[in-house]
Amino acid sequence: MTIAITSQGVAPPLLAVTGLVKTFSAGGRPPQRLHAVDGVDFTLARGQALGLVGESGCGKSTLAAMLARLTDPDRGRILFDGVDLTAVPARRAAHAPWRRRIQMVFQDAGDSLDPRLTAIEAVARPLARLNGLKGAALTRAAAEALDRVYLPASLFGRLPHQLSGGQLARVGLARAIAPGPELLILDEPTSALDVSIQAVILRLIDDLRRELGLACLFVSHDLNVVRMMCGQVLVMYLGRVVEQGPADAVFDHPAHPYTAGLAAAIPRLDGLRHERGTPVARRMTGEPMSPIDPDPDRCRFDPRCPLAVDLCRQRMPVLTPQASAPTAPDAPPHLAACHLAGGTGG
Ligand SMILES: Nc1ncnc2c1ncn2[C@@H]1O[C@H](COP(=O)(O)OP(=O)(O)OP(=O)(O)O)[C@@H](O)[C@H]1O
Repeated sequence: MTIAITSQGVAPPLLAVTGLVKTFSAGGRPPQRLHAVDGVDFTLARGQALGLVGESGCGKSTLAAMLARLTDPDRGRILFDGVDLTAVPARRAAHAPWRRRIQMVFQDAGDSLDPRLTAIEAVARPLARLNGLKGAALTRAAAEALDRVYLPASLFGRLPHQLSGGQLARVGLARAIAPGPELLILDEPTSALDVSIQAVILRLIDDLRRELGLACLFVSHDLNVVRMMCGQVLVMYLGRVVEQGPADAVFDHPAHPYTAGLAAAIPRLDGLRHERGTPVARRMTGEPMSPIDPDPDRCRFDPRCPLAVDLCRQRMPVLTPQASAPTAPDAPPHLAACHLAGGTGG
């Protein structure tokens, strides 16, 4: 387990995930399994933001859903502030003592809010259940949360269909922060919004994170958004973490050819493309491996990798420390799972 070293000394991480696995039935005879998340380990310190990136289908939402305890892993452990969350099955997690401390923000607030509840009722409902508030204290706490996300009081009594996308996103955020969480899991929180509103909501999320000292797990397709919002990043490919570490190190000095391809595709303000990743990205054209019962001894990226050698078909690479550019002393290590990446050997 990676321990975060802070200026106060060695602090245990808020979240420590080890060996998380989730498979789904893929039918067939003999029965086959789709490996959505396949042995994921990482830690997240209090107040830090971790971005989870990768192409569609790589397992980001499944991982987020396990962390939010909406679904059970097949194997692995999720330690939150030293408590094993997997000890309580997902179907009973709504009543677990830690429920208030981990909240989720969904992709489309309009879909995730009850159409029959007004904005203030939507915020008050979980507050009553999780924090035991009632009457005037409940109304006051819900109104405070809506104030915090700058929803005008004149809109508190509106139903979801009477609110704009941006206003709905604010209600979704208020609902998540109202119970006083320490960990916020955000699954593509702005991808359903217009670009102009996206920037405003992202800034609001970042301000809330800093003011409330929240740890955030931020799932996004958009690498620019992750780079802006998160100090650390986890890159997933077909259920496995292929690279992780400080966002600047991972995006500026990608060690895995898959990350290099993703980073090359990030549009830059100066109109140039990342020199480093471009050749690999151009050649990342093969068919992806199937997630159904993949070969456990073969690198998952091998069929699309322009650099692959025989070893990639014989042994699954594991995450290894990389000699990237120097980062802050308390930054997490930069790791990549590639036989060809220039690890430090440490
Ligand atoms: N309930 C389910 N039953 C069967 N397969 C599933 C289920 N949920 C997810 N999967 C499969 O698991 C894999 C990972 O899906 P997941 O939604 O976690 O990926 P993702 O990276 O979040 O994708 P996206 O960015 O498109 O949301 C995919 O192959 C998906 O089809």
